[in-house]
Amino acid sequence: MTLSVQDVHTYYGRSHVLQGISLDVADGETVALLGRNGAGKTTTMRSIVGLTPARRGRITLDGTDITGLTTHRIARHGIAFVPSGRRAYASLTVRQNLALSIRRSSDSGGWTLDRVLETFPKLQQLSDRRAGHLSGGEQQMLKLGRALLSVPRILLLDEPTEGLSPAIVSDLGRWLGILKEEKITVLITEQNALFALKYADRGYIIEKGLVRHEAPASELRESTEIQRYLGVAASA
Ligand SMILES: Nc1ncnc2c1ncn2[C@@H]1O[C@H](COP(=O)(O)OP(=O)(O)OP(=O)(O)O)[C@@H](O)[C@H]1O
Repeated sequence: MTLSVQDVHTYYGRSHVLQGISLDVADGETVALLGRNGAGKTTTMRSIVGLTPARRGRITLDGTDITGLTTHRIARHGIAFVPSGRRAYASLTVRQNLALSIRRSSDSGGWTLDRVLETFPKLQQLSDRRAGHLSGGEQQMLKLGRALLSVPRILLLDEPTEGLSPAIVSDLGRWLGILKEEKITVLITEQNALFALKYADRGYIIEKGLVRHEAPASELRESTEIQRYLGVAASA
């Protein structure tokens, strides 16, 4: 599986936000998409999943052109988008939220409800709690569980640490470690660059809607220049 974004241009009205983004994510890789506020990270993800469709360029999954498809059809190709913020059905319980995401298909990809609850025991403990009563970190875990149940070929995680306390961020790190062990392909955007680079294999730095730099995560982790540019806090 390879997700390939080639020379994508995306607009909000007249505002030309993505000005020719190109990137690739290969099977089993974790790739970080980094950049300052407003660089276009979220818009890149929204373009991939068709929420803010690309006006020019091509997005392919294993060579199949998915540019211009509806968000629903793109999801059926196996791209799961986990947006930042709280997006669960607040009045439903955790278990009901998860049940809604179970893909009715013979190809479960191994991610059954039981397996998700085993992998994230906290979700099991919370299974009767209404989603609206969960903390920010618990909501993140629920969104991740739901995304896995949709049998993704690739997970797009948009700023998963946003608004979370340091303790919850370290929980989230453990979940990312699990995704990596499971060889799940991940594209992750983060303001917290060092957090993402801990788990990523490679990273792209984007600026004003263009890729400015691409390098192995180890190199980006070491580069004080990059860290200064991103305004990275020393502790992550
Ligand atoms: N709905 C919208 N309408 C108009 N402009 C928008 C909209 N959403 C984002 N933008 C603009 O597009 C640019 C890229 O935003 P985007 O959210 O993709 O950046 P980002 O890199 O994810 O930054 P952040 O980390 O701050 O979310 C910004 O200049 C932003 O102001």
